[in-house]
Amino acid sequence: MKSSEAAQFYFSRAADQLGVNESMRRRLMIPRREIQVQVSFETDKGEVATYVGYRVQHNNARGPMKGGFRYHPQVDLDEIRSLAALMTVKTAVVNIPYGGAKGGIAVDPRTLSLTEKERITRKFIDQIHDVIGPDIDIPAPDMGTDSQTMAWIMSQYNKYHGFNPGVVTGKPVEYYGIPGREEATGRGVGILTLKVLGRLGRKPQQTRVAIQGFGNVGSHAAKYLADAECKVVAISDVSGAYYRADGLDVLSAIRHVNQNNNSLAGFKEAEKLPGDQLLELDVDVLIPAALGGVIHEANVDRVKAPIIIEAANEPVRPEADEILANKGTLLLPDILANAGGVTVSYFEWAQNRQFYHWNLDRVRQELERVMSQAFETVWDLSRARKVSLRTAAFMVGIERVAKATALIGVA
Ligand SMILES: NC(=O)C1=CN([C@@H]2O[C@H](COP(=O)(O)OP(=O)(O)OC[C@H]3O[C@@H](n4cnc5c(N)ncnc54)[C@H](O)[C@@H]3O)[C@@H](O)[C@H]2O)C=CC1
Ligand SMILES: O=C(O)CCC(=O)C(=O)O
Repeated sequence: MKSSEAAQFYFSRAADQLGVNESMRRRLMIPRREIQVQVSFETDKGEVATYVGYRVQHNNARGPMKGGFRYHPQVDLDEIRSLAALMTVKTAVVNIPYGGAKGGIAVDPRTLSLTEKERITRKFIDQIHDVIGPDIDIPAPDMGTDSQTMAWIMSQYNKYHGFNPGVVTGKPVEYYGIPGREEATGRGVGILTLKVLGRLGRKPQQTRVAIQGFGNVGSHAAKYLADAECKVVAISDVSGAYYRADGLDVLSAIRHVNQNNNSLAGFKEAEKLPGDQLLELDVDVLIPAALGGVIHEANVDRVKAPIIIEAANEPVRPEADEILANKGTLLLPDILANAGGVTVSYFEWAQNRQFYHWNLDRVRQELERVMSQAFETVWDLSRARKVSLRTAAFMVGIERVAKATALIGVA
């Protein structure tokens, strides 16, 4: 099943439960616009390098389209299309006034110097500046991009359209960003992991957690859960997995990464395991926080964790999702689990438009409120309708988007 077919599969399952008619299904599934552009820039050696950039604008029934930019060699139109559709449902699940979009460039950012990353980003914005904007489509960080990338996007957009910080979120705090956006996705994952543990009557102190990916999302989720006294026994990144049965010192791992070119390589306070083994550890909670599709038909039988929190987008293939559901694994889906990032992006965007600031305490408090409310709604629906949390989350999101679409009519 292709990536976009996976999103369609979950969508159809929830639409069946809701009794959504065929005409509405087509309106909700077909993206509004798909953009593919050539991005050429001059490398540090003075050569011209050419890559492909994408932006898929999926749906704007509930507001401007919203979603991250990903820089990764595996980016392609099908993946971006699927991630854009997920954003439409995600923003509806947490009930913030947006539609969904996603974009990216098929490039390995580790092969670019800082100045090359700036040039490729500015060239990408040159190609798409007229189809994004604070009332149209608002990019944000995703894999391989960060607050610095967002600052370049704002600056390049402003060259064409005048000063407008609300065109992009996830910016540096010193440049119209908001305190707490960087930690927001991982923090939201942590908040909801504790909620799940609470519902199951499990104590954080007796919970062993493994986290795949130690970038923005994985490292902040690890910190939040370690602060809550969970035992984070395994973490990983592209360099491999690191395991300590008694629990790792997460702050020490973060320090190591900060001093080591963003890599866990050489982290000595843990036993090194082959990367994929992390997914198969005998832990209570598994948090995939890196790539999509990492739990699939071939390895799902070896996944032992009874609880999976999808911090990454689409980490579980639909075939594996079915098998996990049949063996009783509790899975908190991406469109709810990792919605903390877009939620704080919304706070940033709203404040950019008012030139008004919230402090970190207020951001954290509001994040917890929005995430908790979405969690309660999805959890209760899942119990009432005897469907998985994924199906319940899709039902909540699709119902809200369908309602807005019906109210708009055919404009
Ligand atoms: N940054 C954000 O606010 C949001 C991110 N997400 C999703 O979370 C996931 C991670 O995103 P970020 O943390 O922002 O990316 P990032 O680029 O900051 O970090 C990615 C991490 O994954 C690791 N990684 C890559 N391939 C791996 C592999 N094969 N095995 C183990 N680790 C591997 C990298 O080494 C790095 O530690 C993505 O799926 C993204 O779509 C979802 C919502 C918001
Ligand atoms: O913060 C945002 O607007 C987008 C975050 C994102 O790309 C995601 O939730 O997958």
